[in-house]
This record gives sequence, structure tokens and C-alpha cells, in this order.
Amino acid sequence: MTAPHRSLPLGAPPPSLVTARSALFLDADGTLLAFADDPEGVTVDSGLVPMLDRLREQLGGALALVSGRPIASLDRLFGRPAWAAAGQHGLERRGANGAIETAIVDPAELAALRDAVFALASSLPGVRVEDKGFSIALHCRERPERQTALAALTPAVAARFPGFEVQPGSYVYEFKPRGMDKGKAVEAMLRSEPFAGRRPIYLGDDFTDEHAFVIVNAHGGSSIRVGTREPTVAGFTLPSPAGVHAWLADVSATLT
Ligand SMILES: O=P(O)(O)OC[C@H]1O[C@H](O[C@H]2O[C@H](CO)[C@@H](O)[C@H](O)[C@H]2O)[C@H](O)[C@@H](O)[C@@H]1O
Repeated sequence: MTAPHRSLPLGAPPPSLVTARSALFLDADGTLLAFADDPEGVTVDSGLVPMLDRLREQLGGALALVSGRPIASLDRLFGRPAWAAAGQHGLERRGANGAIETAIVDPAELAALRDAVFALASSLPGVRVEDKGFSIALHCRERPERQTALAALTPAVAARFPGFEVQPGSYVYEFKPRGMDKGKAVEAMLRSEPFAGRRPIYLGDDFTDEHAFVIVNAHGGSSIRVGTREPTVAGFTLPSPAGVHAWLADVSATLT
């Protein structure tokens, strides 16, 4: 993935970027949610869900969460099983009409991979395993010094399982089936109602969100990187989840 030449630092997006004809795609961790050591320990700010409900209504339902988390985890956090969502980087997708699509994964290969990933984790004390169903993540936010070992060892494990690949993220290395990423997930959603024909806007913070930025840019939309991670193909930036909440509140006020 190549970042375009940029001579100026990225600026903040104007709230008027989002119109009633936009489709809004929102990453969860690091974008809507501040990071926590334990993936189960994140909190959803009071006021966030009602604000997203309002925005979703203002956009005719064209608002979706796009996350590395399973959809079940998003539903536990946000309590909104009616929202469109892409979970596990698009391996599972829920349309605005509630229809669910899931990837087909070889159960025998997945079971063998799971054993190998747990064995690797047990050799690296302090590394946390998150078994998400189709994908398995090894977390090292609490033990950042484990990052070097994970970066070196996870590709060798993945190489034994041709259907899988390693997706690095923020203090995490995820084993996931090949062939799906957040860009493909957004592309699929843009083919369905009520997203089709709308101008996509995508907010995300991580490497995994760059796939979506590429697709959104190619569709004439806008990509917004949260934080300072570089390089990026995003066109705008916001500093933090708190900055995202404030910006979304301004967007909602602009749309009324
Ligand atoms: O695509 P996202 O919604 O950003 O999800 C990416 C991963 O987020 C979670 O991990 C990240 O957040 C955790 C909680 O703050 C943090 O402990 C971890 O270091 C981060 O990588 C989630 O646990 C993963 O399953 C997602 O893939």
C-alpha cells in the first residue's frame, strides 16, 4: 500500500464533509473507543450510542461499524443489533436489513491453527489470547516488549496454515482467514442498501483501516485517520476518540 505524496500535514475534516447523502463507516477500538489493556475492559462513553443512533437516522440508516472485533462483541458493547456492521475485518457482515453473511472457513485448519496459536502464546507469558471464532488475536499491550517476538514468530506459524495470514494491528497480531479485509468489507456494503450510491466517509486509526481508506478514496469519499500513525492514505485526521466524538456531534448538529 503506497501513501500519496503529501507536502502538508493532514488537517481536521470540516463537519460539512458529511451530508444527508453520505454513508458513514466507523472503526471501533482506537476510533470510537479509547484503548484498554483488556479487550473486554473497554468502556463506551455515555452519550456515544444515542449520538450514533441520531446520526444513523439522519443518514437514512447508512451508518456501519467496521471492526476487527466479532459482531457479537460489538453488540455487547454498543447494544445495537440493528446497526449494520462488519466484524472480524469483514469475515462476518450484517446488512442494514439485518441479514448476516459469514465467511466459509475450513474447520479442521482453524482447529489446528488454534492449537498452534495457543502453544505460541504459552511460550510468551503475558501475551493475551483473544479467540474470536474465525480469527485469533495475540495481544501485547500490557507487555509491549513481547512485540518483537510476536512480529518474528507469528508469520512462521501462519505459514503452516495456507488459508490464514497474520494481520498486525495496535499491539496485536491476528491470525485471520485470507481474502477479506476492511476495504473489501466496505466495498461489499457500498453495493447494498442504504449505502449504495452514497459518498463514503470512513474513520479509523489502525493499519487495518488503511485497506478501507484506499477503497473509500477510490469511491470519491473521504478517509479520516484517528491519531498519528504513519504512513496513511487518509485525507484528514482527528486526534483521538474524544476528538471523534466531538466531531461526530458537530456533524450531527450540521445535519439538522
Ligand atoms: O478494528 P477495530 O474495531 O479497531 O478492532 C481492532 C482490534 O481491537 C481490539 O484490540 C485493540 O483494542 C483493545 C482494547 O482497547 C486493546 O487491548 C488492543 O491492544 C488493541 O489491539 C480487539 O480486541 C481486537 O479483536 C480487534 O481486532
